[in-house]
Amino acid sequence: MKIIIGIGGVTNGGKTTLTNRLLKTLPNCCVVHQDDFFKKPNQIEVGEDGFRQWDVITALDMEAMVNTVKGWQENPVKFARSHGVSLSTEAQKPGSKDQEVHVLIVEGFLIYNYKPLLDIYDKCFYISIPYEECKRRRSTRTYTVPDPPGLFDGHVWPMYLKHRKEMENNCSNIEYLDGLKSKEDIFSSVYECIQNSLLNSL
Ligand SMILES: Nc1ncnc2c1ncn2[C@@H]1O[C@H](COP(=O)(O)OP(=O)(O)O)[C@@H](O)[C@H]1O
Ligand SMILES: NC(=O)c1ccc[n+]([C@@H]2O[C@H](COP(=O)(O)O)[C@@H](O)[C@H]2O)c1
Repeated sequence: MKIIIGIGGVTNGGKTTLTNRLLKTLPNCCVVHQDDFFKKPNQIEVGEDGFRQWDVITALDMEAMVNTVKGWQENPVKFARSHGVSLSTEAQKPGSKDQEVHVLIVEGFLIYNYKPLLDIYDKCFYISIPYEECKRRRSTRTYTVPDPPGLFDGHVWPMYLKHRKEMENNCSNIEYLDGLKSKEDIFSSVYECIQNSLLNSL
């Protein structure tokens, strides 16, 4: 059995933190990080506001991301091996792929804003934090291209609000998580929810 879990959310909401914890806990679990599909800086459009437009879907090679997900769907064992993910003893046996549980986590800030990805998720989560906390956490983070002054208020947060509205209009089955809760609490509630889904689909 294969299940795909979406971990979406605002920048610095705690998506990677939660994902890494799930990866350590769930069986035969692989991940696709949307951040790995950012285009090169010179391919990122500069807006009328003077900022490079990082927080829009066209800043990402979404076709490549979808193809990566398809690669996992076609052969999760091969995918796990080629990404250095260790498999359970059972999952390594030839012909075991129908009985074993294989999990893929798709993590990123715009994973519910790209139509071809919308139907792939078995379970959708979304982490939010308020403006002040988001701005604070973001100010401590250094991306491959560091934020120029004013990027958060001028581009990042307005784009977040726009995409969030778009997502709320397009997706009805998302579990919203409060990113101000402790890392442990967030992990426990998501883990419990996934366990229930797995039990229901066995
Ligand atoms: N529940 C939490 N409470 C407090 N800080 C958190 C929590 N989850 C993540 N963080 C911190 O917030 C920052 C961004 O977390 P990260 O998981 O990288 O976010 P994202 O992947 O959503 O951008 C990191 O410094 C991380 O330690
Ligand atoms: N990974 C990169 O190459 C890169 C470069 C510039 C900005 N970013 C930022 O990454 C953010 C999304 O990633 P997080 O959700 O992990 O914060 C966006 O808000 C974007 O502004 C990423």
